[in-house]
Amino acid sequence: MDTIYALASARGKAGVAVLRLSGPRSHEAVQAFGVPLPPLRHAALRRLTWNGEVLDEALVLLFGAGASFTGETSAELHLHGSPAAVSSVLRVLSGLPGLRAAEAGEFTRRALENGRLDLAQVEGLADLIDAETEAQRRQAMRVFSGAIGERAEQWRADLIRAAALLEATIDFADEDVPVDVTPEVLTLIDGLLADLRREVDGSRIAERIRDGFEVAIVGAPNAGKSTLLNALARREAAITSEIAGTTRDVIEVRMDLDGLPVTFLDTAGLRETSDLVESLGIERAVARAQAADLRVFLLDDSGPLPGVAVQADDLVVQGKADLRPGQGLRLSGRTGEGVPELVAAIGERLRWRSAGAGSLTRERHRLAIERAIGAMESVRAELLNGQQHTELAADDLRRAIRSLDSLVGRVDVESLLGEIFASFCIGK
Ligand SMILES: Nc1nc2c(c(=O)[nH]1)N(C=O)[C@@H](CNc1ccc(C(=O)N[C@@H](CCC(=O)O)C(=O)O)cc1)CN2
Ligand SMILES: Nc1nc2c(ncn2[C@@H]2O[C@H](COP(=O)(O)OP(=O)(O)OP(=O)(O)O)[C@@H](O)[C@H]2O)c(=O)[nH]1
Ligand SMILES: [K+]
Repeated sequence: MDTIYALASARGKAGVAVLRLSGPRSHEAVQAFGVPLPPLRHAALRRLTWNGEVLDEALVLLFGAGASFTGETSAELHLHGSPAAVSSVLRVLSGLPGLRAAEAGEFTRRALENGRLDLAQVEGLADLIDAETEAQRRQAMRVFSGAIGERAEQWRADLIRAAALLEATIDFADEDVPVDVTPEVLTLIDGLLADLRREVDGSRIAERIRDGFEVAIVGAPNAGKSTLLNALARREAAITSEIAGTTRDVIEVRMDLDGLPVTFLDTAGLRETSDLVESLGIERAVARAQAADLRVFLLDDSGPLPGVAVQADDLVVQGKADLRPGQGLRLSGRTGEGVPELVAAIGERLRWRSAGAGSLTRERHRLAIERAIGAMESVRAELLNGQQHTELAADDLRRAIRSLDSLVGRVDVESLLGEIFASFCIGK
């Protein structure tokens, strides 16, 4: 097994930089800097020296095999966060025998291979590192803590019990088995199907929390959409002008809206037009607005808007409130009046939806559950079709178990690893 090393903290100037090593030679690599090794798990200050020159004064921290993040013998060097100091130490490490630079996610991959994390926990860890808002952090932390594995373990136990009942029937098929296990198996399956369908519903919202909710600002040309976007973003994210048809492409601004990840979309003003580029922009605006999680219709004096239907929960607001009196939801992107109320209304709607989030956070999880549901529906049909289908049903039950097992990586998932680890940083 190679010993791997990488900068674990972000690149660039910083107060402190953490360099991480994992693998059998990580302690001797530290020793190569001419320092006595501190006892395991006790940080000690050491002068890292190479060819008689002090490279940096660092904190050294050693972990023993079986008691580290990766499960391997490992070490950390807490250097000054100087790009030059980091480079000088990395240069020495790269020349030591048995050492090589780590690939993206390789420390976590070793933790997975050593059974310290399951596959879903690895995904949770990736999401934790990517989390930008409180809702994302909370959700990622739940997955990282093993919530999916716990659920899967319960479902698995039910399926194993159902499979054992069916297999007992098959084994004793030649004898006269007095009990019909079908009702008990059906009860198990039906309870589980209800559970899994709930999970699928909850996963759609969890996926939204992971990726961010999209909120489209829709309205006629010159209604003030870009001005509103800039007020929300508190910066000049979009060009505004008195010329109708200014915005053509969809402009996206990611925000932390009260802990929820939201991407606001500023779209082309909706109108009939003979300008080719503008009409392409309007096509895009309509498609993105319709697919968004929520729409804010910004009204001005013009009539009904072509193209985008108002869906339940959407917000309809009167713009340019500084110019005209009125009631109801009104705002001015120019003065900022009414903008906090809009933000609150959006937050309320998205928070309400977020409450339905389940423990499954990725499409991969949802597809695994959907496969398990499909297999279990076959089991149901086969059992209701009579005893001669018991073997088929037992096969389908095993298929359902395998699908659930793929959630945590209990079955062979080598093919998934590349994709999952591709999103990791080097040093994680
Ligand atoms: N400096 C530093 N900070 C860090 C990490 C790290 O690797 N280094 N982490 C990296 O992600 C996270 C902490 N995760 C860790 C997970 C397990 C062990 C560990 O040594 N586990 C042993 C002993 C557990 C114990 O002391 O109770 C074990 O599980 O056997 C260390 C860090 C966040 N902060
Ligand atoms: N008085 C007032 N003027 C505004 C307000 N919002 C925007 N405007 C003005 O209205 C004009 C159009 O604003 P934009 O933000 O470019 O409008 P838009 O809806 O993005 O326009 P298109 O991209 O052309 O569809 C500009 O001259 C803005 O300064 C507002 O709240 N009050
Ligand atoms: K405009």
